[in-house]
Amino acid sequence: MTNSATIAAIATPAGSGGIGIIKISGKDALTIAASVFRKSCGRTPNSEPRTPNVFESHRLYHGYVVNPENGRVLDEILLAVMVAPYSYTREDVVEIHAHSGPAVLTAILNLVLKHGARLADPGEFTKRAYLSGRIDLTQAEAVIDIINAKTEKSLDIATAQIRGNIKAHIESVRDSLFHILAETEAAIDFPEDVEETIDTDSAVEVIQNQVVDKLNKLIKQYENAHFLRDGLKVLIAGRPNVGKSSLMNCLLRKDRAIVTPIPGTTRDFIEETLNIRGIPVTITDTAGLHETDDPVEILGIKKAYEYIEDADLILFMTDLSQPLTPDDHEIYEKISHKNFILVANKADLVEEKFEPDIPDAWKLPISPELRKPEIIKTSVRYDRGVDALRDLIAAVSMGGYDDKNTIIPNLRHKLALERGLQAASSAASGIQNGTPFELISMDIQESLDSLGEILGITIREDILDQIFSRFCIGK
Ligand SMILES: Nc1nc2c(c(=O)[nH]1)N(C=O)[C@@H](CNc1ccc(C(=O)N[C@@H](CCC(=O)O)C(=O)O)cc1)CN2
Ligand SMILES: Nc1nc2c(ncn2[C@@H]2O[C@H](COP(=O)(O)OP(=O)(O)OP(=O)(O)O)[C@@H](O)[C@H]2O)c(=O)[nH]1
Ligand SMILES: [Mg+2]
Repeated sequence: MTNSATIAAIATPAGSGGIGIIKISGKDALTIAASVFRKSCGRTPNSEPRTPNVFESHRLYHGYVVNPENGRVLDEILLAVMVAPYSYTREDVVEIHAHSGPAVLTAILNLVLKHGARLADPGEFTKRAYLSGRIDLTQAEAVIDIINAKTEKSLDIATAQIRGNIKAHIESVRDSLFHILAETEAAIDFPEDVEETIDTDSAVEVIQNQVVDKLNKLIKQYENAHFLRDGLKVLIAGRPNVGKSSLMNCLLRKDRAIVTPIPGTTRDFIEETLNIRGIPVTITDTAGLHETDDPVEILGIKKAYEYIEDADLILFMTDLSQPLTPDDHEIYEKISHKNFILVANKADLVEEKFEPDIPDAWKLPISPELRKPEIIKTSVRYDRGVDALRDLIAAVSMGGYDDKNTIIPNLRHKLALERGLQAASSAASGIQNGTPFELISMDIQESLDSLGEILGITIREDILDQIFSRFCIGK
């Protein structure tokens, strides 16, 4: 790390704001700061340059950024100094806290670059924090998740991850594997003492309890709850004119989609993100699904059916004021294999007590503990029943989620967990079947490597680049 370049970038978002920060990290950070910084001296920055020869770590200096070539003052600033290794990157870090505006920040950055820094790549500060060993890969990924988090729940997951919860779990599983590996290696080295070096029953038990079960649990938690980090894909489907676009607008609390009494109003997809009870949701309004000869509608309907496959939850909308039609039945056939909620709309047009004739298969199973209704009756036009629908969307999707468990692997983790699980299971059955210890040892090693990938212990350079390329510059 010590001989890598000194990097610099604007760390705050583009545009005007309160303050903007330029970050510098690397062995020349302090020298560069000394060249362009003048400590304040009364109100005249360039009369008497009082740049400290030695910056004290973790201090904030008030002063000016001055171009030493011509004495031009670029801005009045605060300078933060963090001397290695007590910094984000474990290198010398200097932050210039300036006024925020595109011109002033670019001018300061250019001056810093002229004095020997190079522009940082996206995510390069965090990559250095990872390469220096200050954080593992799951913690680096959590930095992006924090930046991208749109709801409080997503943020909770990311902050738990940055504090190392996934890291701790994976490390404990790996410890168990190392233990078994040591025993199998001993059994390989001293085949005559196998009885003494390895107790096969207890080895199988350890793999089952300490590895297989724990990995299965993490994979399940991904499946049950990854929507909390990646977003829940909700699709509104139904025949024309039942009120799909009206529902979309009502959930968004704004007039986003065009609503008219004319069936076939929505032709294309309308996708928006919103927060439903803390769940980040991507909601899609689609063209009304029905038999038609209209070529534009046919295209929209074809796309809607493709979208159904991709959705996590379907809001299947019908019109309470009319009997079910063949189109409704056709739609049911297309969505019945997915998670769906029946939303019976236009309740204002029928008596309060009206019981619609809806097939049982279209209803949600009653679950007393969640007090889930079987269907939702709405009058979207008058914003009735929509709040209950929000509750039901949350209840249905959070069904498998354990609230106390904020460990939610991402897709990359899950794929590595699956590989680790497979290798560990193969080791366990190998031990039971008397497979040679050489092969068992290879399985355990493979499991260790797959889990090590999650933490970034064993990982390919291209995967690292892929992860850090998701960052913005200055992070
Ligand atoms: N101004 C500023 N704010 C920021 C950051 C930053 O780099 N600069 N961060 C950037 O993401 C985040 C905070 N994360 C940080 C994590 C570790 C260290 C750090 O210096 N760690 C050292 C020393 C710890 C100590 O002295 O207590 C270490 O762990 O060795 C700094 C920031 C969010 N806010
Ligand atoms: N009475 C009543 N009318 C409603 C309700 N919801 C929507 N409507 C009306 O039904 C008509 C159709 O609404 P839209 O939201 O455009 O229906 P859609 O399902 O998106 O229709 P397409 O895009 O054509 O498939 C509009 O005139 C709405 O004002 C409701 O709860 N009650
Ligand atoms: Mg519509």
